[in-house]
Amino acid sequence: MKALHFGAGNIGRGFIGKLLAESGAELAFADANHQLVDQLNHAQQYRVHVVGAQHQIDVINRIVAVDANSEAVIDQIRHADLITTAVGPQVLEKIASTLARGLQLRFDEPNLAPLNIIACENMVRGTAHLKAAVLACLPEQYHGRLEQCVGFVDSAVDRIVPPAAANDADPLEVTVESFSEWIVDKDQFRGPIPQVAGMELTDNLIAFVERKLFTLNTGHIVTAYLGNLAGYQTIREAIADPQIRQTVKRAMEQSGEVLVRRYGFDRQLHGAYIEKILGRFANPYLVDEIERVGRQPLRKLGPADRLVKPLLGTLEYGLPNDALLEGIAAALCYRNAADPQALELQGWIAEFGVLDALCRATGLAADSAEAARIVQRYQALSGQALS
Ligand SMILES: NC(=O)c1ccc[n+]([C@@H]2O[C@H](COP(=O)([O-])OP(=O)(O)OC[C@H]3O[C@@H](n4cnc5c(N)ncnc54)[C@H](O)[C@@H]3O)[C@@H](O)[C@H]2O)c1
Ligand SMILES: O=P(O)(O)OC[C@@H](O)[C@@H](O)[C@H](O)[C@H](O)CO
Repeated sequence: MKALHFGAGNIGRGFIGKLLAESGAELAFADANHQLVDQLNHAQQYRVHVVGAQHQIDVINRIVAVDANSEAVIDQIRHADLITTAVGPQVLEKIASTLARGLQLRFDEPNLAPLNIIACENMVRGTAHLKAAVLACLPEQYHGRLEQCVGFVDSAVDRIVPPAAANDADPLEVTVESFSEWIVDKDQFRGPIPQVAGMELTDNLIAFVERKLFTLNTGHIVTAYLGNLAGYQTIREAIADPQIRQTVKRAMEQSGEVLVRRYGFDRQLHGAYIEKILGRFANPYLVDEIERVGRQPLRKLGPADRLVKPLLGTLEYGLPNDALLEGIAAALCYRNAADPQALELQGWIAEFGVLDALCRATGLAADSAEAARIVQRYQALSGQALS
């Protein structure tokens, strides 16, 4: 199997690329970072340090890398059996035009062999989003062929992979937690389903995507933003703070109750899932910076993302939501001069006021009770941060 993976970053090297290579795929990474591409090509292998109760080092070899904006990537698309991505939701639209160019040449050849594309991003139905972006770039006469030959397969991906600490001796090494989960929609493939050990199939993907994004990522972001306000640097430090832990747990429980109602999850098992996640945040072997988890606050405040979507669910079912509101208020307080979205958010607050900024970011109505409660908590939290 020929596999092409866009994004040789944390999750690309530490999870998806690793599984593909270990399953015997002929793997090429495509990345926009030239230095990383050169390093991968030079080494043709990298190390994954799996940390947890037991440590192990896995060596991933027989890999190549191509520049994501080169002709070489087009060539890879023409011949691939499986294409995966872990580039960040905001980058999917950028790679869509490259995919469309490669697919057009592939269909012209004609290479009508089945191809499956799986976006492994933290978003609901990321691959469907990528498909829409590819269709927008692909001339209409190829749309039929795309439907016939290309499976766009949605997925849920879970493994905490912080950026590796600067290691001059081995810049390609990544450190990952031992837990991992990659679940894909089995009904969206074209042709035989690729055999990838560790890729699980489901016919109920949306429930798994939401379970992961609106539990782990909801708890993660509340930990990050409350931790930032309290002056912590890492997720582990923040979750060790009993007050933060309590709010984080409550936010996950409030979001979880929506999931239980919506998807019929067993309440007790969901509680155990939350406890396990709290343990993962406290992993003593990982140094996960608040800055990574808190990145791009405008994306995270979006109406379909990990804070607001669960909040909307609590309104739909008439459930408590104070911890989710607290998380959103903490997000509005997030300051990081190195994060363009944090700067933009603070710029909105300075220019238009916090209520307006909140509504722009989240889509909440300015006259809603929730917006008023968030603004009230924002004022209290930002006051505490200044004192
Ligand atoms: N790190 C995690 O713990 C984790 C876990 C689950 C899901 N995810 C998701 O995986 C995705 C990637 O996250 P990450 O932590 O690996 O980020 P990352 O920044 O480490 O990796 C992203 C990679 O994409 C590359 N890239 C950027 N623009 C590109 C382009 N146009 N073409 C090709 N490559 C490009 C970057 O150079 C980088 O190497 C995100 O959607 C994230 O939400 C991350
Ligand atoms: O990748 P983001 O920016 O959407 O979210 C940051 C973290 O919450 C995320 O990367 C988690 O570590 C990951 O989702 C764990 O599976």
